[in-house]
This record gives sequence, C-alpha cells and structure tokens, in this order.
Amino acid sequence: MKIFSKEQIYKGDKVTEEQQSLPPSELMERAGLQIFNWMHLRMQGAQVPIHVFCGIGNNGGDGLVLARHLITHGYNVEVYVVNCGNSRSKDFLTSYDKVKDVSKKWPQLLKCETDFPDIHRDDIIVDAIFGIGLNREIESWIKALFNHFKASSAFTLSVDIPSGWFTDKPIEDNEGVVRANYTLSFQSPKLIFFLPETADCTIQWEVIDIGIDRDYLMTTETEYELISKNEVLPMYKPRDKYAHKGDFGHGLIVGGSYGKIGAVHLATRSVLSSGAGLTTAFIPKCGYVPLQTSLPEAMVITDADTNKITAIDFDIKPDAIGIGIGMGKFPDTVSALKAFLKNNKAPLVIDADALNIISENNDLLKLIPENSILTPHPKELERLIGEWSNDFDKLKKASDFSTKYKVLVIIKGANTIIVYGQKKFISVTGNPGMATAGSGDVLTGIITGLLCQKYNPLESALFGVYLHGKAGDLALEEYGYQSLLASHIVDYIGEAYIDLFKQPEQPQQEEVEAENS
Ligand SMILES: NC(=O)C1=CN([C@@H]2O[C@H](COP(=O)(O)OP(=O)(O)OC[C@H]3O[C@@H](n4cnc5c(N)ncnc54)[C@H](O)[C@@H]3O)[C@@H](O)[C@H]2O)[C@@H](O)CC1
Ligand SMILES: Nc1ncnc2c1ncn2[C@@H]1O[C@H](COP(=O)(O)OP(=O)(O)O)[C@@H](O)[C@H]1O
Ligand SMILES: [K+]
Repeated sequence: MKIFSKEQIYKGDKVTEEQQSLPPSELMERAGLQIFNWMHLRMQGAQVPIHVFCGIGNNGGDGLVLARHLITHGYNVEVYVVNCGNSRSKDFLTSYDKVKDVSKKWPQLLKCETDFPDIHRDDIIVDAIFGIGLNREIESWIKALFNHFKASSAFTLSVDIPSGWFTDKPIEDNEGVVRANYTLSFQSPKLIFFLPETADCTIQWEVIDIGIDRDYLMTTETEYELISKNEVLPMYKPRDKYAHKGDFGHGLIVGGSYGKIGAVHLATRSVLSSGAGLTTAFIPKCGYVPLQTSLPEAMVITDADTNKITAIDFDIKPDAIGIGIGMGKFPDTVSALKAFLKNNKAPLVIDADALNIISENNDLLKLIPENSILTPHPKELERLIGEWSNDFDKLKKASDFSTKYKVLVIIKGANTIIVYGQKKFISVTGNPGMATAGSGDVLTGIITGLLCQKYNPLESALFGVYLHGKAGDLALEEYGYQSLLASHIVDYIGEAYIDLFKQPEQPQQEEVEAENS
C-alpha cells in the first residue's frame, strides 16, 4: 500500500475533482459521510455524548459533515469550532452552513481555556481540528485543549491525522498534540503511524476510501510503501514438480566465535527453512561438533583457528552469503573480512559484527558488491551512518547511504524499514515477542536463503522481512510474548509460507443467513 505525501494528497484531490467533474466540497462530503458510516456501524444509535471539535480548514469541514449526519441520525452531539484564525476554508464554510440547516443549535465557538466544555471519560471526542494542512506551531490555548482531551480519558477518534502532528517532520512540543485511540486516515496511512518517535500519535488506524482517482493512485510513485501479504504474494516462486535441490541454490553463513556458535545455528537453519537447496556454515573449529550434531542438514567448513575466524577460505561456490553473525571483531577477523570482501563475487547479506567492522573501517564500504543487503539494528545503523536528529533525518541519512554505496539497508525495529536508494518500504509484520536474542540472525538466514533461490535482492529483502515478521506473529500465538524464542521463529517459517495462500476466513452460510434475516 502506497503512503502518499501531503503534496500528493492535495494533487490527488485536484485530479479527482477534474476527472470526476465533482462539485465543490464533494470530497469533503464523502470524507465526512465515510467517517459517519464507520461510527454509525459501531454505535448503532447509542446515546453516548459525542463532542466534535472542528478546526477552520478542510479537516474541520470533514468534522462538520460528520456532525451533520450524526445530528440527522439522532445522536447526542455537541459541535465546537476551534477558532484559531480568520482564514476559514471555502468548503469549511459550506459545511458550516449545512450544519445550521439541520440544527437550531449553533456550533459553539472556542477561543480560550474558559470556553472548554466538560468531557466525561465515557464520552467520545472527535478530533477534526488540524489535518495535513498544519503548517506552524500551535497556540498555547489549543495545546491546553489537547491536554483537556487527554485529561478526560475519553475515547478520541481523529479525522485523517491526530491534530498537531506534521506529516513529514517531527513535532516540537511532545505535549501539544492529540494522541488518538483511533485515526481514520483518508486514502492512505500517514508515515508517522510507523516511526518509533511518532507512532504513539494513534493506537489504531484505518484507511478510509474516499474515491480518489484510481489512475492517479496507481500511477503515482511514492517514497514510502507498506509491505504486507498483498505486496509479497506476487513475488512467490512456486516449485516445479521435477525440481531438484540444485535449483534452489547453495547458501553460506559465515560467522561464529567461541560462545557464539548458536547464532550461526539459527541463521543456517533459517537458510534451510526458507528453501535453499544446500546450506553450509563457515565457523571456527570449536563449533564443528555442536553444529554437525544439532543441524544434520547443514554442511560445515571450519577456519584453521579454534575460537575465531581468521581466514575465510572455502572451495564451494555459494549463490549467496550471509556474513557477520556472532563473528566478533578480533584483529584477525577484521583482516579476514577485508581479504574476503576483496575477492568475493557472491551476493551478500551483511549483519552484526561484519557491519560493526565495516563501520570502523570505512575503506571497506567500497568493496561491498552492488545490491548487497545490510541488516543493521538501530545501534549498528548509527555506527554506519552517524547520529541522526530524529526519525525523518535517520531515513534521509539511510537513503543517502543506500544511494551512495548502492546497497539495500534494512533498518530493523518494530516496523522494519527497507531502504532502497530513495525508496523506503515499511513492513508491518512482527511483534515485541521478537525482541529476543537471535531473532536478527534468523532474518539474515531467511534473506540469504531467498537470494539463493534467485529472488532478486529487493525481493529477498522485502519477502524476507515479511516472512520473518509473519513467522514471529504465528509463533506468538503458541508461545506468547515472553516465551517466544528466535528458534521458534525458524520453526514457523513454513507456516508463514503456507499462510500466503490462506484466504481471510469467510462467514459460514448459516451466519450470513442469520444476519440477513
Ligand atoms: N484526499 C483527502 O485526503 C481529503 C482530505 N480532506 C481533509 O482536508 C484536510 C486538509 O485540509 P486543509 O488543507 O484545509 O488543512 P487543515 O484542515 O489541516 O488545516 C489548515 C487550516 O489551519 C490553519 N493552520 C495551520 N496550522 C495552524 C496552526 N498551527 N494554528 C492555527 N491554524 C493553523 C491553516 O492556515 C488552515 O486554515 C485533510 O487533513 C482532510 O481532513 C477532505 O476534506 C477532502 C479530501
Ligand atoms: N518490538 C518489535 N516488534 C517487531 N519486531 C521486532 C521488535 N523488536 C525486535 N524485532 C525484530 O527482531 C529482530 C532483532 O534483530 P537484532 O536486534 O539484530 O537481534 P539479534 O542481534 O539478537 O539477533 C529484528 O528483525 C527486529 O525487527
Ligand atoms: K485531525
């Protein structure tokens, strides 16, 4: 699903109005009606007090359309206009007049703190004060209004975007914003729903379709895209009945040191479980017996050294290599990585200590093959690209890094972001149960396994991050947040593949008949 920028949304409105020859404020009518339908479906006429707070731009206009429908359907509604200036939008004024057609009560004008209404914790707040048009700091009395919402603990439904948040830059005052329980976002979600510093703007969100021109939506390239099942399903490569293991490539995991052979086990098993035909681990000698015993499907090649990697020599021809897991940064290992990068021709997934070594030896960056996949967690990313001032700055720096060195950067986190030059993909699979030792090693293994099977680097990164998160989500159902282990994620890679082809559950015929009767 594409995430449109504010500028693209405004352009989409214009194109739609032209293409569909819409009368003025028709899109606002659609927006307000859709929000009403959403509420009506859930509230079924319940007389809970609903406080609709409207700004004076089009977001406020949407709020007024909603309020009008709530009033005509007999809901218990109070409408307020948050008077923060004189530049009321044309469509706002049209909606304002229409509210007066259906109610004798004028919307209450709020101008300062003494005007604030009482809000009970069981009431509902609709926040239609600022939308994507917010363009400057908010006055302090409006921030006080936002705090009044918060203090009430009432359920807060935000229209399009919680008020006070910008679509493309951080907020300056952490207190001067609305934090919504639910946000109904028009046509596409907002980027801020997915970034660590801003995701608490809303607990849940949903996209509302207001019929923006389909061609425009299809043909407009966006900087950000959400990745879920719909996006990865077309990448899946089905298996031919007569396929043999030679068709699915040979994956190599290079890593491990004394006490960290388990990490290699997890990654190697993930290469196998994601579908590679053959898999080899290159490790120090100390890992030979444990790995051969615990993972009979894998082959093992050892370094000359017992405890660490000192020279990455092998006589196999891997189709993809995942390197860095549990490897340490011993001087001999640093030299081994340098020598390896100079000679290597295979596609790479670079993780953990290999990333840390590269961060400390910038001259190695130019040795990384084009389209290699780097999988840093935030601390490793900082070592690579330097400090950032906020999430937007982080994404810009990561994009510049990806463009400069022609590599893919996977920023791991609650919502993992795959950076491919200036384009960014956000994966929404995964859960906090995966914040556990070794889960990153599993991701490296999965992506290496996909590269082996001739998924191209971008597909491997997107599909790999999706499968990893999905396997974690499925494993969660069995183990719960606390007991989920990285090896459980590996166990569920197969279920994650199978789930690709499961349809959402359809209601049984009897249920449909009961609903219709
Ligand atoms: N395709 C879409 O997504 C559509 C969006 N619509 C709505 O239109 C909204 C955008 O409308 P607008 O562009 O009018 O913008 P907003 O309604 O977000 O607000 C802009 C108004 O607030 C003022 N303002 C901005 N920052 C302020 C501040 N800090 N303090 C006081 N006043 C401030 C502006 O001068 C302007 O008058 C969307 O968020 C959405 O709710 C719909 O009405 C139609 C279709
Ligand atoms: N709260 C979370 N929600 C979703 N995924 C998470 C969360 N915390 C961690 N993960 C995922 O778990 C993995 C952790 O990787 P990493 O930090 O490298 O762990 P390790 O080094 O222990 O293997 C990443 O893929 C990350 O996206
Ligand atoms: K809003």
